[in-house]
This record gives sequence, structure tokens and C-alpha cells, in this order.
Amino acid sequence: MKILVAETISEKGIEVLINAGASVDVNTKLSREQLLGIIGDYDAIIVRSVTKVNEEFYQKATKLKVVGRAGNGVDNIDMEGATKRGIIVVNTPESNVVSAAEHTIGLLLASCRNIPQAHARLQERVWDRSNLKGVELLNKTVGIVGLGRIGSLVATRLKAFGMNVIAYDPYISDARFKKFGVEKREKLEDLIKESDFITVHTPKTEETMGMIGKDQFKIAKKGVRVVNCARGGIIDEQALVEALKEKIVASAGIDVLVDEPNPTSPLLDLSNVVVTPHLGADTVEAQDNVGVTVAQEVISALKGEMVPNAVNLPTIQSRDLEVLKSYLQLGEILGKIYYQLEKEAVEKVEIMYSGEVAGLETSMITLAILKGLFEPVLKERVNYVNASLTAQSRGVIVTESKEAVADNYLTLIKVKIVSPKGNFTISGTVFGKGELRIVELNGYEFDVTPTPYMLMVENIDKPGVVGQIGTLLGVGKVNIATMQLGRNFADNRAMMVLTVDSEVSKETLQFIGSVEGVVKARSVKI
Ligand SMILES: NC(=O)c1ccc[n+]([C@@H]2O[C@H](COP(=O)([O-])OP(=O)(O)OC[C@H]3O[C@@H](n4cnc5c(N)ncnc54)[C@H](O)[C@@H]3O)[C@@H](O)[C@H]2O)c1
Ligand SMILES: O=C(O)CC[C@@H](O)C(=O)O
Repeated sequence: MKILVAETISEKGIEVLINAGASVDVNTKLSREQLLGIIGDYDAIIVRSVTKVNEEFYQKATKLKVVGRAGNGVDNIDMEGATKRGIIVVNTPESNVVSAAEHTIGLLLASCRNIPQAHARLQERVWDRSNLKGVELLNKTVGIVGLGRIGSLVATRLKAFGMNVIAYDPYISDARFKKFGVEKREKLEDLIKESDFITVHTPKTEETMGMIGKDQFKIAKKGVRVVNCARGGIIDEQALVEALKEKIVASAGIDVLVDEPNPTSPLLDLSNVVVTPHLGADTVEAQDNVGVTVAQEVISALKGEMVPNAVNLPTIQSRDLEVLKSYLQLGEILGKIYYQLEKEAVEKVEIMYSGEVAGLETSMITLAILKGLFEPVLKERVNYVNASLTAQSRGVIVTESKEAVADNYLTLIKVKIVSPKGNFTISGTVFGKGELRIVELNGYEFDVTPTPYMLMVENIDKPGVVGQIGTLLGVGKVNIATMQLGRNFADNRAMMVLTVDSEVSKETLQFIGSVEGVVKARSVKI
């Protein structure tokens, strides 16, 4: 595991990587050319908000499996490019929210009380209190745009200052507004008109970029004060400069700029602006949290384990992860068997979840089944991230259905694979604490614990076949661990599933295939 740490993360985070046995290069001073020159050697990269992980980058990053974003916003990462290459992107959305919320309050107070300006004056040995008069927060109205993780923390803190808190966020429930005691505004326009202070906490999207601009400043209260500790440009920089010059906006606290990290913004020339160089997450606590979390996630992702904060995978609540683990293993195994038994192209995959599993977040299990299905033919080019895209690009239709109760089992996954030749079915269940079983294969019933090496033989149901297969495996020096027979009396066919201690060689398989009565013999690797 070779990991490049391209932007500063905490020592604790680096320790996690090293203790996991990774070979770690910390190089935070690379030029773009240098980065592109060496990235081809690495399995994973850890970045913050400066490194642009884009098409140009991916083309050079031929070995890359994981991008770790030490922080929250992933606007510097081309997600589509990562997904189509099967690169997993992980971030740490919870780790720095308190620091970002506290920095917001800091910027708000610093800008409305002119603290940095006063500090600078006094450091020049000038005791002059003129033009430094600020305003109080008590009884003022603050408008929060985006009542997510950070917006809601800011709301709670500003309520403690005795502010009247209103918010605009069309994408969250009324219950969330109630929970934080915040008054909802249906229209951004209304929030703008009523606010003495405005602070933005949305992600950077096409919709949010410039959402507060010229038109909004036209209807804002004269002397409104603004804060942007989210992403540069959500409050349009040029419009803000004009509004600050015209004193429509009395002050601005800004942590984020459009052209980061270049100090080119026209906001930097104005005396009624307080700026910091994207310091929202720069606290000891946030950086320890972020560093350790991103390091653990990158290691888990490289090991092929589930990561709760994988940005380009379905979200899993961490409490569900333990239960899901067994189903993910089972799903992958069920998927893996088809192409090892059949050579027919898949047209459709129908997945039926019944019983306990139907109540879980099954989208991840579906990905596991697809990953398993394509792995024997695509090898490591398919993973959880691109499994769904792989199915789509191969024209495979995937459907999921759920039933609350499973026949004969507490929980059951049935996979039906439709090919031009017909249908193939396989079912599995999980017993107790993660014991996996294959319980059905093409209509034959079993109770097989899957093992790394298996042999599946379909034969005419007549005396002598089983004995001959046992003998041939013995000759081939393959030890049989378990053997089960499923029978289909109507067709006079039987299916044998053997778990064996080592791989069955091609030669032994050929001998078994030529035994009279054997229809098909296949070695299966899990
Ligand atoms: N300055 C820093 O160092 C720093 C640190 C952490 C996060 N951030 C940034 O802060 C921002 C908020 O982070 P978060 O963790 O609270 O995100 P979040 O996803 O928890 O919340 C964002 C909220 O914005 C809302 N939203 C989306 N589009 C909207 C729109 N058009 N109008 C109104 N609301 C909209 C969403 O519904 C959501 O509730 C992000 O941009 C993040 O990158 C900055
Ligand atoms: O510290 C950083 O580089 C960015 C922090 C913050 O903007 C985030 O998105 O998590």
C-alpha cells in the first residue's frame, strides 16, 4: 500500500497509516507538474481542499484506488472521473464541523466589532478608537442559508447570543427547523430582506454559486453584515465588493475565496472585510479528528473493507455496517459463482431480498452481488464503486425486490440471472453471527458453507457417479472437506457441491467431466 499525503494532515493521522503497514510519503510542497509526475506510483492519495483531483490527474494516476479527502467539501474532486475508474473517494464530513461553526462565529464577531483592524492599529502603537464602532448581536436577525451540519451548529450558538435566527434551506424537513428552534423562510428573498446578518453554509453547487449577488444586495437591509465560511463564490465576490464599497454591506467575514489558494480576490483590498485563508477547519481538535478518520478510511478502503463515508457509494449508517458485512460477503459469493459455471452473457440480474435482509440498506448488497458477478471476467477492474456503472455499460438490467418474510428462512437473498440460454438461480442466507450458507443453486437445495475452493458437478442421478468423482479427486490429491447432493427427481438429475482443501486442477476436472453420467463439472474459487 503506497500512500501519498499531498496536503498537511495531523501526525496522528500519519501514525495510523504507518501502523497499518502502509508505505507513506508526506510531500505537501509538490508543484502540479511534480505531483503528476509521481502519482502513477501510488495506490492512494490524501488531499485537503487545494489539490485538484481531475481528469488530467486521473490520467496519470494509473494505480490509484482511493482518494482520501481530509475534510468535508469534495468540490476539488471530479467524482464522475473517480467512479468510472472504480476509484473510491472518502471524506470526513463530521470531523471539522464544530471548528467551522466556531470559526463562523469568530468571523462574524471579528468583522462586526472590527477586531483585526483595531489590533493592527494598536500594534502600530496608535491608540485610536475612531471608526471602529461595532454593533451588538442581541435581538438582531441572522439569516442562515443552508441548515445542514454546520448551519445548525451556528444557529444554536447564535441563539445563545439572543439573536432571532431564521434560515433558508428548501432541501430539509420542517422537523429540522423545529429541532433547532429556527424559523423557516420559504424564499431566499424573504431571508435577505429580513436579515441584519447573513451567513452561508451550503455546499458549492451550480445552484449555490453566486446565490447571494447583485440582486440580493439590492433588496438587503442597508448595513447588513455577511459571513462566508463555506465556499468561495457562494456570495458573489465582485457583487460583494461593490456592496461593501457602497456601504450596503457594512462588513464581511470571509474564510473562503474563489481563486484559492491565490491571494487575488478584490475583497482583500477592502478595510471593512476580515479574511482568513480557509482556516475554518484549522484547529488541533478538527485536524486530529480529520487526520485520524481519513487515514483509517483510506486504509479500510485499500483493504476492500466498507467505509461509512465513501462519497461515491451509497451511504451506510455506521450502526448498520456490522450487520451488513455478512450480507456483503454473501452477496459477493452468490455473484461470483455464475460466470464460473456458465459462459452465457448476462442480460438481467433480478435480486430478491426477503426476511431480515429486506429491512437493511440493500443497495450496497446489490453492489456486492454485481462486483462478485463481474469479478471472474473483469478481475480487479470492478469494485463497489463502479459495479453499477459496469452493469449499465454492459447492458445488464438490474432489479431489486423485497419481501418482509422469507419462505423457510429468517433471511434470504435470491439472485436470478437471465441469459439468452435461460435462467440461473442461486440463493443464500446468513445464520446466527455471520455464518454464510448457499441454500439453493438452479433449483437444487443445499446447505453449503462456502469455502475458497469448491467443485460443482451436475450429473445424471444414477449409482456410481459419486464414488468415481471421489476416487478421481483422491488421485488428483484433492482432499474433500464436505459433500452435498441436491436431487431433481423429475429430470433424474442431481447436483453435487463439494468443498475441497485445494484447487482442483484442469486435468482432474477433465477426468471428472468425462465420467459417464456427468453433465457438467466446474471448479469454483471464492
Ligand atoms: N471553511 C472551512 O474550513 C469549512 C470546513 C468544513 C466545511 N466547510 C463547508 O461548509 C459548507 C457546509 O458544510 P456542512 O457540513 O454543513 O454541509 P451539509 O451538507 O451538512 O449542509 C449543507 C446544507 O445546505 C443545504 N443546501 C444545499 N443547496 C442549497 C440551496 N440551494 N439553498 C439553500 N440550502 C441549500 C442542504 O440542504 C444542506 O442542509 C460546505 O460548503 C463545506 O464544504 C467549510
Ligand atoms: O482544511 C481544509 O483544507 C478544508 C476544510 C473544509 O473546507 C472542508 O471542506 O472540510
